[in-house]
Amino acid sequence: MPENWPCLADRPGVKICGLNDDASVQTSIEAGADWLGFVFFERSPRHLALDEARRLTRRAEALKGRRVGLFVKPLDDEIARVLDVAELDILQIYDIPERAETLRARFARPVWLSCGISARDDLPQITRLDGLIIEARPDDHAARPGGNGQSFDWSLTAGWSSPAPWLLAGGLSPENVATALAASGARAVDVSSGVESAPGKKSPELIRKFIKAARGYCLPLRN
Ligand SMILES: O=C(O)c1ccccc1N[C@@H]1O[C@H](COP(=O)(O)O)[C@@H](O)[C@H]1O
Repeated sequence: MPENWPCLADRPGVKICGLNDDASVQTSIEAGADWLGFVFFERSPRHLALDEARRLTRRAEALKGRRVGLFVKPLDDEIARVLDVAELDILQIYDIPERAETLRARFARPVWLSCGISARDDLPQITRLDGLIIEARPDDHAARPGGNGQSFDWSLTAGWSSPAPWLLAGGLSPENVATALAASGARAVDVSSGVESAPGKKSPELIRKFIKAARGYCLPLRN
């Protein structure tokens, strides 16, 4: 099993993304999240200022090795500024695949690439990636490339032989996560909007419900 993917053997992995307050960090840890996501994209309602990033990532020490920083087409300097203060173990990027390799070399951390899809042909086949996040291709007018609560036809990934470990994302919620795992063949999920009571406002109750619902799904044995 690759490093930072401790959970994929026998139960679904869960990443809670867009954490921006103490209660949601604490609840995610206590409820058993595998990865915690922190957003560094100014146009997101989950965007973290540097001082908050420092405090919250330290608070998440229990998940050392699995604290994920999310960046959209980041410049190297932008990531460097964040890493100067925040404790992040993995970088999640929205960018071209080649950037993943460059950033991994520069920052000595695994880099996960987010990919928006709307057809099976959009599924990436690039090797040498540390991880992939597969979600809906955003609408042309979307303000963000992700975090829009938008799902896609989960059957598009069924039977897919991914070149790297991957998480399913986009429009997941406590109500649909078990169905999504079954339909997509994913072994790990990533959620943001679906565990919020309003954009950017995480709900501890929904975080607990989401993790419980995902863990209630019994993964099929690996081939
Ligand atoms: O969460 C955000 O605000 C965000 C901003 C910019 C890019 C991605 C973002 N979130 C990621 O998008 C997917 C799907 O999220 P949702 O559950 O549909 O809201 C997930 O990987 C988030 O980490």
